[in-house]
Amino acid sequence: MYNVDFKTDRSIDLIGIGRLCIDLNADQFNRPMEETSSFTKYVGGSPANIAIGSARLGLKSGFIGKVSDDQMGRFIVQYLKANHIDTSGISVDQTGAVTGLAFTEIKSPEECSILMYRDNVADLKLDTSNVSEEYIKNSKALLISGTALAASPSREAVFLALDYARKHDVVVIFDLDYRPYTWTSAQETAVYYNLAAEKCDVIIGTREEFDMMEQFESNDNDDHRTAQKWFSYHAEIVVIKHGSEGSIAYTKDGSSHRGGTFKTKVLKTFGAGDSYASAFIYGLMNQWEIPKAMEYGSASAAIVISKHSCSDAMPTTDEIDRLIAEQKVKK
Ligand SMILES: Nc1ncnc2c1ncn2[C@@H]1O[C@H](COP(=O)(O)OP(=O)(O)O)[C@@H](O)[C@H]1O
Ligand SMILES: O=C(O)C[C@@H](O)[C@H](O)C(=O)COP(=O)(O)O
Repeated sequence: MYNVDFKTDRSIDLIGIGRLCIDLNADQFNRPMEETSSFTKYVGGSPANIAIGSARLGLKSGFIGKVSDDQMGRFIVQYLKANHIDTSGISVDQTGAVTGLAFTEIKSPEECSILMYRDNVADLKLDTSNVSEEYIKNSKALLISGTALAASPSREAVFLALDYARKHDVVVIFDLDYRPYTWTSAQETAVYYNLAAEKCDVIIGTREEFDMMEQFESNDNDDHRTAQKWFSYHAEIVVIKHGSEGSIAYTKDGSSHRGGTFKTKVLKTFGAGDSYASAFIYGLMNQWEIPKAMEYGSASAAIVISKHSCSDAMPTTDEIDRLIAEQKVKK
């Protein structure tokens, strides 16, 4: 069994920190964005999606982030509130920054891409004065996402949140969430990702994301070696995702578990990772064994990739339980 200790005397289960954005998902499928004429607006941003997903499953979620002082920022906060997420840790930018936009292109179920508009975005303006030690102290877990490390002052805000979390025995979960266009160089990215990962209890990422972090080492895409590296720091669980091939989770006690996938009618591929993470974290917080938490993650992902949005499509426990009951996971 893994050794991740969620303190029970805390009023919030999970606090996400970082990106609160807007997804504009193409209404016309199977065509390039040049030929797309309309988009539907949803709340987006990987840590926001994960917080929403975990709240749908019944966790008490909160968020530390910064939104623009305009209609988009207010839309995000209203949506989070409507989804029972505590927004007291969200501040409003006063410098004229804007909300980041992610336009999604669905050329085919296998060929999806995201075009991000992220100049002068409010989420990266989060600063250390916006991070409350008291708020973090009252939480069982803190979820960080790599994109918030891409620039100052958000980078320092995340490192401060990490320090508070360590100081108060708050479990730190790192979803790597590597978005190259937010960073200036691959070397800078790897250095900051590695510094943050050293402090985390649970690390979740795709093989490609771990490869980016290992660019100064020669690891040859070896999942086992990746996990061992993080066990020599603070990690107790390392999950490496392999898209439609499933995932593998390692625990510090030397065990590994392969996670399969569920059959689904894929509409688009984005959102898989965020829905997987929210349901996997839900499983951990319920003290489930790793294979059961992974099965929940995979089922949640199968549901979200069959739907149009990421955040709004996050399933309830009933929807996930139904899918698991209908299907045996494919390994
Ligand atoms: N085509 C697919 N069919 C079924 N499940 C999928 C598919 N693609 C991804 N998943 C599920 O979602 C999880 C995360 O997907 P992945 O693409 O690796 O993450 P990300 O979205 O972060 O790149 C996988 O481990 C798997 O369980
Ligand atoms: O993270 C973003 O800013 C965009 C997301 O809201 C988007 O929908 C997405 O890319 C989800 O990412 P994934 O779960 O890693 O596929």
